[in-house]
Amino acid sequence: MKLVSEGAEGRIEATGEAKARSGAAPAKGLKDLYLRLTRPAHGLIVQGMALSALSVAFGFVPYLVAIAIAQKALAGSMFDAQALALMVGASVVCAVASRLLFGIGTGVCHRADADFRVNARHILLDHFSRLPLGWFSDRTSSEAKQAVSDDVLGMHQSVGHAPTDLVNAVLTPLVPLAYLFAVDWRLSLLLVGYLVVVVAVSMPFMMRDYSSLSKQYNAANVELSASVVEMVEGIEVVKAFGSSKRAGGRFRAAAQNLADVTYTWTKLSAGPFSLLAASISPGMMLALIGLASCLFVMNGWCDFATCVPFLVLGANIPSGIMAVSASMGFLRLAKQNLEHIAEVLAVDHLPEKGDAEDLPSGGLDVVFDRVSFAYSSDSSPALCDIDVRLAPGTVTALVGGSGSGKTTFARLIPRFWDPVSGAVRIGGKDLREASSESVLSKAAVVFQESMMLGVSIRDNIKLARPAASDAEMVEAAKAAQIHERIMELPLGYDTVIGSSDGSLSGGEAQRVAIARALIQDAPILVLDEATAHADPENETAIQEALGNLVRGRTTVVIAHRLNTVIHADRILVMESGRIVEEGTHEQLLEARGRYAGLWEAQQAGACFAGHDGKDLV
Ligand SMILES: Nc1ncnc2c1ncn2[C@@H]1O[C@H](COP(=O)(O)OP(=O)(O)OP(=O)(O)O)[C@@H](O)[C@H]1O
Repeated sequence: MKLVSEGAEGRIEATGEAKARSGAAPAKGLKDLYLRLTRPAHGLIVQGMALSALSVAFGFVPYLVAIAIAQKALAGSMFDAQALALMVGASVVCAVASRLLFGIGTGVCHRADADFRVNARHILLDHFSRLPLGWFSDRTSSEAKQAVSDDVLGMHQSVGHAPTDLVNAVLTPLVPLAYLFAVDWRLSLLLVGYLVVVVAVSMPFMMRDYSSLSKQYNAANVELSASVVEMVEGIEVVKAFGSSKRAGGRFRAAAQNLADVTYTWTKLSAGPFSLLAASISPGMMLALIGLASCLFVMNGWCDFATCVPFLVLGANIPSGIMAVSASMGFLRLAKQNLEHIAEVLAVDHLPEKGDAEDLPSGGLDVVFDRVSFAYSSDSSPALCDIDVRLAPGTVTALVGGSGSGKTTFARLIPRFWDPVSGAVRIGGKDLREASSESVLSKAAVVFQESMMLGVSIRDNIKLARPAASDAEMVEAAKAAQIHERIMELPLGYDTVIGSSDGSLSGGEAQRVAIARALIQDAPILVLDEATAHADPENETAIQEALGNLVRGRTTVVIAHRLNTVIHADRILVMESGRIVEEGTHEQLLEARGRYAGLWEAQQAGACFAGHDGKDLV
């Protein structure tokens, strides 16, 4: 059983609001995408930035007061007590206000971050809801999880902190510099010139090997994640085969490699970084400004009172450079998250016409009209020129060797993908012309892995038709041979799947999935090796449940064990993406072709294994 958790934001569904928010145009670039994802938060981000700017302005006041007092003292006088008290009081209030405003600005940006997350997740989930279902059936489903969860969280710095931090980092040196230029442009120019030279000299050293090191760092991170996933997902196999040391070895090597790369990077950048930090530290700045002031005063280029603002303000001016460089590191990581979101959003939707109609009601046939399909433009076709009609209410079994195309055939029916050529028609309508909602409501699928949401059994069964009554639900559960087992659970139908009381075996979950398909009451049914993993006890119950489910529906069954489908109305034998034989079990045995060969081989195997050969249909 696969448990799909369903948190408040975890349900994959497209709301009208999400559609409206996401907009139709694809993002042109990362900047556009960032603006689109943060759109509902723009107002708050601007407010946060304005508060940060105000914080800088307020934070500047105490310096102005200190400069005024120092200059007055140098001139041999002093403000009267009242004025002095007022100035000092204003300094204290402004210093406190500055910190408060910055804090409030950061808080506002965190609120913006919450809005951004909701919007980004709506956009992603809306996008997912329109992607081909086939996209989710392989490794890409973990990409979906990464985008919705990790990448959105990873962008926290870019929304929750960067706007206020960057405004602060830029204005903290700019405001005093503007003031200093007004005081004495020559000293100011010297100050700025020094900073430019220091940054220009140290930057190339700091950025040396940056791109190759960051590639190595990313690759080491990916390898570490892969080894963790391998160890966690394959833990049963790994332990059963006593190879936990080997699997642990890959993890240890990956962890060591990441540590080595991190150390190398730190070692290479530590020197230039420390040099830059020392060159622009407050102590160094004070010493250099003191020296320059002495030179200027001794040469008569200005008086000492003019130098006072430089001595008071100059030491802190470069602090913005360090703040910007720290912020940039976080922003680079956020950019990687944004790039991954962009990749996911770049996956094409299944086209759906604005005037797409619903499929007709009643018993429906399924027609493959010269259908060919390939998973990508450079892979060989998984289906070639399939031309077949499945009559309403009949059971068709797909058999054939591994990789012959059975799953691909079955999954084109609920439109997991569109054919490359030809058409799949249900009730005479090309699926590309039909609304995706009606296709999914008319074609129910029971997979070998039953997807269960982390909600009550009741909600799991009613998932396909939430309006179904409890009586209908119980009837479906009884037909699916699972009612009695559910009633044994302490909370019955209210038991939450995955909770301590709600753990179901694979076979039991399979029967809940069958009850769900019964509730859906779709005229078309796809059974994807539905008994593949059932134990003997469950298999009988599942077969009985499936017998109730297929009755009267146009059914396609993928079967590996031929003895489960001997009563199918028609058996299609597939090989290399083509239908190579078709007929009933008896007809195919008489024809003595591939099916007969497969049958004989399986019978010999079943006798050997003592298998009793139960019918699925
Ligand atoms: N998601 C995918 N991406 C790329 N190729 C795929 C994908 N799924 C299947 N294929 C390829 O398409 C071909 C048909 O595969 P398909 O799964 O339909 O066969 P199958 O008969 O169901 O096999 P099995 O019995 O082993 O499940 C194979 O060559 C397979 O490697």
